Amino acid sequence: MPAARVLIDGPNELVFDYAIPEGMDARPGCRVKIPLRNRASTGTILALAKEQASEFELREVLELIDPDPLITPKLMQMGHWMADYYGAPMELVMRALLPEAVRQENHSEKTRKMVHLLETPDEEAMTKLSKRASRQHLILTLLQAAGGKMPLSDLGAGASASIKAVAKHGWVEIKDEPVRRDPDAGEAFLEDSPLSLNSEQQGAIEQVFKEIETPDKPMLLHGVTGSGKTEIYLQAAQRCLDAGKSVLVLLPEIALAPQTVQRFKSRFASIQDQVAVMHSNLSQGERFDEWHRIRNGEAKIVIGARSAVFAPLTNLGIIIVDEEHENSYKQDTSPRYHGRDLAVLRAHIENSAILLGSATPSLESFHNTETGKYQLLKLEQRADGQSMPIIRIVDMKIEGRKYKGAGPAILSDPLRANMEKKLAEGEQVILFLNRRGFARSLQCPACGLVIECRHCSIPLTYHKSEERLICHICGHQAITPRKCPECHDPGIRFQGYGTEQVEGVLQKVFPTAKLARIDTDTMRRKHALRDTLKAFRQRKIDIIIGTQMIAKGLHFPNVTLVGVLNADLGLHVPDFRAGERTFQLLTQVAGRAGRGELEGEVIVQTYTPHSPSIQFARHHDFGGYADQELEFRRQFGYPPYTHCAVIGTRSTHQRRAEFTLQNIHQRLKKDLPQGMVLGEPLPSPLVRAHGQFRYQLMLLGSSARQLSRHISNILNQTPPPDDVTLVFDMDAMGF
Ligand SMILES: Nc1ncnc2c1ncn2[C@@H]1O[C@H](COP(=O)(O)OP(=O)(O)OP(=O)(O)O)[C@@H](O)[C@H]1O
Ligand SMILES: [Zn+2]
Ligand SMILES: [Zn+2]
Repeated sequence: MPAARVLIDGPNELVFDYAIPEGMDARPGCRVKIPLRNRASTGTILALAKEQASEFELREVLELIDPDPLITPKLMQMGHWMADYYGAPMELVMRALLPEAVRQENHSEKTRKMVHLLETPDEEAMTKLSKRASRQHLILTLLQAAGGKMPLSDLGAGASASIKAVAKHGWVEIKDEPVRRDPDAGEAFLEDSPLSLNSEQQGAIEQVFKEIETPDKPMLLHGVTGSGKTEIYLQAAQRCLDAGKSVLVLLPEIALAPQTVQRFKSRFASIQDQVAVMHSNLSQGERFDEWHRIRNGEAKIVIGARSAVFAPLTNLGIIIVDEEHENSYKQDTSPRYHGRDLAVLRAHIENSAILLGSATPSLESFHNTETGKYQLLKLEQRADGQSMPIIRIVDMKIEGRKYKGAGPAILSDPLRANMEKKLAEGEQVILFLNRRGFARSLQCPACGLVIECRHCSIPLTYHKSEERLICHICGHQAITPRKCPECHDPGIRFQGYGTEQVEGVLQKVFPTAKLARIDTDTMRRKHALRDTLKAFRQRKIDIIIGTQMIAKGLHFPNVTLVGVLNADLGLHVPDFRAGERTFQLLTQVAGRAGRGELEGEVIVQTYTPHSPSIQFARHHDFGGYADQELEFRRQFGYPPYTHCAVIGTRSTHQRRAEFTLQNIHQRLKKDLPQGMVLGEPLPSPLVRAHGQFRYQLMLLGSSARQLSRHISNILNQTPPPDDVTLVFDMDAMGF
């Protein structure tokens, strides 16, 4: 008898095998009733086994809940590909394909009682009713006016006896009806209409239309910041809807892209019911409703973060991946998929067009345009003729000398002077610093001790408002010591500054300016980001100081100055993509300036003014940057010329993590296929996190398939000890 592996509903996510009774058409993705201990429970079939492992008898599936799998066959096909490519168990893949909110019965449809008018008594009866039973008369009149049905609750709490009476006459009937839990209920979106495109945009959209008609090759839209890529997305989406096709839009972190979501909602305000937005703030009930609205074809445009790549749309016309270079498209738990790469695969499976867009394309995608795998669409001008901002570099080594030993100020003289000027002219300023908190670390000048987290190998960050030291990896908190815990020197002091300290400095330097700080500490409240950005738009705020939360996608015409306080953060990390990331971040942040009538300026503070990522960003030269970086990658055999996989071990026992990885290394080495390069097993750059020691090794290979199969084979033959966790990250984006 065939068997089914079932993921049981409930908080524990148990997985058990059950026998499939004769004649039951059970398939993966179907939900089933099964016996669990001595009662019936529900679950989802993850996979089928042809032969039952017959050592002991399996209990049988009781009933098939869905005659057809909830997962479309095309998504199932993508699931099998993922399991193979990312070396992930099918069980985990199925969990990604079918969100928990959909699998678990208890979030099922929300309903409400509706009163339906079946027939209206004739005029004579109505007159009688109005005299004898005015309430009944009123109910019938209200129902008539409302077009024949109304929610029971709207008829008032006191009406129940009268409703019963009119129901008894057969005039009305009460029925349960599903209601949609609308995450945006109460929000109004003003409809806006398509812009007439400039000639560059026109050229791009024609190609996009062609692809929607007959999909051929993935498109990479490389458009400088402010070039109007979003308008292309909107008109492409419109074209699909007109052709009766559906649209999938992926954004990197949807909570951080309120403006982009807003623009889609405004453009499609007249068909609001057909737009579904999937983001992490949805309740399980809202998720359930949105998923079913997509599955049954009501929602035709889906906007969401990486997991929306599994949205069960059918008849896809186009998949749009905005900011395709963003790392947050990579899932950091198994299956460790890349949302953009799956989008390309899905478009292929569904025979739909695919459009990747960015002002700073990933070298992977850009390289694909050079080899002819993708086609390149370019927007080189800002949309309404604004010029690109002027970028000035301030060498903080030279600035520092002015202050003789006191260390350079957080705001260099040129930045401060420029801010004064802009504020005096009533313009707005954005300052960017990718580190939150007050001070990066606390160090003893006498013995050199840096206070570290006791669970992670990083310094604790000082947060002034909480008067605490906080770990940015695990959240561990500690009291701020007054003297060195090691040598008791009282001179222990703060090093490095974060956004909280900058805010304090700004208050002193610009006492009359209105400030807002945007980082994960200040933006905890739901809608905090949206509200702050709205206040900024209304010019109730003069200066924003923020982390990467403000780096992309924001459009504020009155911002004429962007300051990057420390461009070197992130440049000196052990990752071959460090330079690429710095280039992207600088270009994106700089792109927030001068997006209106007024010209924009950018001031970049750095200790390494000559590093290529800073110089090319300064000249808005993506092509130049890509050429030299690709040359470096080619010489060293790094992606995009190869695929890069990382294998990691994690354990609370340092030696066991290390030993397990050495063992795997030996086996990988033994019959290493041609063309693969195996790195040494080493401590991870972050050697300890959450109390776990971490070791890793890197493998490079020109064939992705071969690479992931070789690794999966070895890992399957080498199960780790119980206290060691294995991590296999195919196409790893971080180390
Ligand atoms: N054809 C057009 N005519 C006039 N204005 C336009 C046109 N296309 C776009 N715009 C406007 O130009 C501004 C910038 O466009 P948009 O935000 O779409 O650029 P983007 O390429 O997405 O930028 P970024 O990569 O920085 O997010 C917006 O205010 C948009 O409304
Ligand atoms: Zn000390
Ligand atoms: Zn920690």
